[in-house]
Amino acid sequence: MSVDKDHQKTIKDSKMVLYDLISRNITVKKRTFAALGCISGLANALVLALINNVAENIADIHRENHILYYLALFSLTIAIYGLTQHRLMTKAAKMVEQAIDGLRVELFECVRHTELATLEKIGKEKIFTTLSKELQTISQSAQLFVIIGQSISLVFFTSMYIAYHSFVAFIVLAVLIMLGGSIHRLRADEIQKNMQQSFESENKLIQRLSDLLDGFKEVKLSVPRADDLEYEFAMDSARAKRSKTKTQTLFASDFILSQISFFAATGAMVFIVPVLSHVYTDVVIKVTTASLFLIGPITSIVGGIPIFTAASEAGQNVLALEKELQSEQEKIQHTKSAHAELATFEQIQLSGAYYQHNRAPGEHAFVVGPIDFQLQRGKITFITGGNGSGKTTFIRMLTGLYELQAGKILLDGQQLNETSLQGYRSLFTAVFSDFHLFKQLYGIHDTKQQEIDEWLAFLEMNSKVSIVDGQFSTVDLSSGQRKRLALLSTILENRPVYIFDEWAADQDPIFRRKFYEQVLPRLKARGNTVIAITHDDTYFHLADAHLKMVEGQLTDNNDIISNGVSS
Ligand SMILES: Nc1ncnc2c1ncn2[C@@H]1O[C@H](COP(=O)(O)OP(=O)(O)OP(=O)(O)O)[C@@H](O)[C@H]1O
Repeated sequence: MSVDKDHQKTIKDSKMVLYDLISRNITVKKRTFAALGCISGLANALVLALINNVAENIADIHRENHILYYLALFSLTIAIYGLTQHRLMTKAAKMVEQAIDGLRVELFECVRHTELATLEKIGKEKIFTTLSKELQTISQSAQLFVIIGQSISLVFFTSMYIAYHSFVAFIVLAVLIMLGGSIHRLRADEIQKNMQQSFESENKLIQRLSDLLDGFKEVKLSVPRADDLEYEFAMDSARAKRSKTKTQTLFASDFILSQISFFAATGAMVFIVPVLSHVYTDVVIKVTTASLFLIGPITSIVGGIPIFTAASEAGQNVLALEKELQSEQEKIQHTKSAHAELATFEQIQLSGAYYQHNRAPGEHAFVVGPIDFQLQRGKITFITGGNGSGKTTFIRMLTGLYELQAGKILLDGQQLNETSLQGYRSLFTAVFSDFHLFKQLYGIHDTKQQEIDEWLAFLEMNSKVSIVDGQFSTVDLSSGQRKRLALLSTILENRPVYIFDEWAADQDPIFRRKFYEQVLPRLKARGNTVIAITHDDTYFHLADAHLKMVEGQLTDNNDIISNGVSS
């Protein structure tokens, strides 16, 4: 296929994207839409024909007392137009919103089922922009589809009316319309490129905004940081402005060119058509009026192109994100079909487990493994190690959050596969060092109020928080208190294995002691298994096993402890 054909295909594909997205979850009743569009366009063209006819024969109509008959016909035509147009618009809005509802949930589901590594690669901002702004852009274009469709139908019927009166006038009009259309097509590529650039700039803007909002305190404290951040934001904003202005300028010149072609077409009716063919004055008046009547629909079509193009671009971005997320599609099917939770296990074994992080070009890739490791039910394991030694990566490998690139996980001797992975993950509950505290206790049902109250009191949070209708009454608390609530959520989940990533780091000494000396033993007594990443050497003696991570390699640290040397 030639480059030019490829290019034409890309443009066509980008226009079809919206239709594909909309028709994916719902049946688009093409015939109903086409029929309603035709009736509405025809009724609109009939208004023109009636006016022309009455104006031409006004004296005869008055003499024969037919004015009321024409008035009734005129009113009927307008009523038909109004009703069909209203039906078309409400149907289109309903259809597009229904399609977006489906897409929104589908994308949410894709994100939910995607792997952590894929999510880290795509980035939060892109997902956020696509799920909010891009879907909204498509939604806003709903009425436009109808207006453009109906305008095309009106242009068609009016052209037929012109062709009926003068074929030459029709040909002149068709040539000028096609000329205007091809000018727009020539610029489609440039417009598309600029729109993609503004999408990327807007993603960056969201990233800077998150930096400002998430790091508000740090920004407030440092003027140079705030200045730099503002400078970068202004740069990205200027880039977005440039690509948006370029796009708008292209659209504006398209619009002006279309108006000029339109005026040229109307002028051609009086200057060129009479030269090319023998037409009577009344025909010239009719075709000129008809071509003037086209200004409305042609303006709607040309004016609607920017919104339609933006919606098509948004559709492309939705599809692109979906494709990135759906590289995991097969796994989604597996996870959907096998989400049964596992209630217990005897032994988890990692054999030759290996994971290498993605690396930026020219940078050294961090590797964890190969690791051989055994986790026995009901034991408390501590893991220590320096910053960046690979502890978190190892935990993600162990919990199935990172897919092993080599080696295997054996659950009670059975090797994990994609079908058993989700069940395996459900063995774990965790408070990560970058934990998120959910205000609503998603997925935690059937817990007795007495048990909740007892744990709240045990965690010394009963005077601050209560749980009402499955939600914490407040999460506006200190960071140590928020961590206690995250701990409470995991306790209420009651999963076989507990992961704590430096949980006690921001607790006061008294509660830190309570965590190691009471919480962990209580979990152990309940039959739970605990893995804690910790640097609290005072409590190392409480662990059944103590491992140390060094440069991505896991070693047994029990010998070091027994020799009285802490890590
Ligand atoms: N998302 C990521 N993408 C690429 N590389 C990463 C990513 N996360 C971590 N790494 C690399 O893996 C190394 C180990 O990170 P990891 O978070 O596992 O260490 P850690 O022992 O938990 O550190 P800390 O005690 O500081 O939390 C890091 O030095 C970094 O180079």
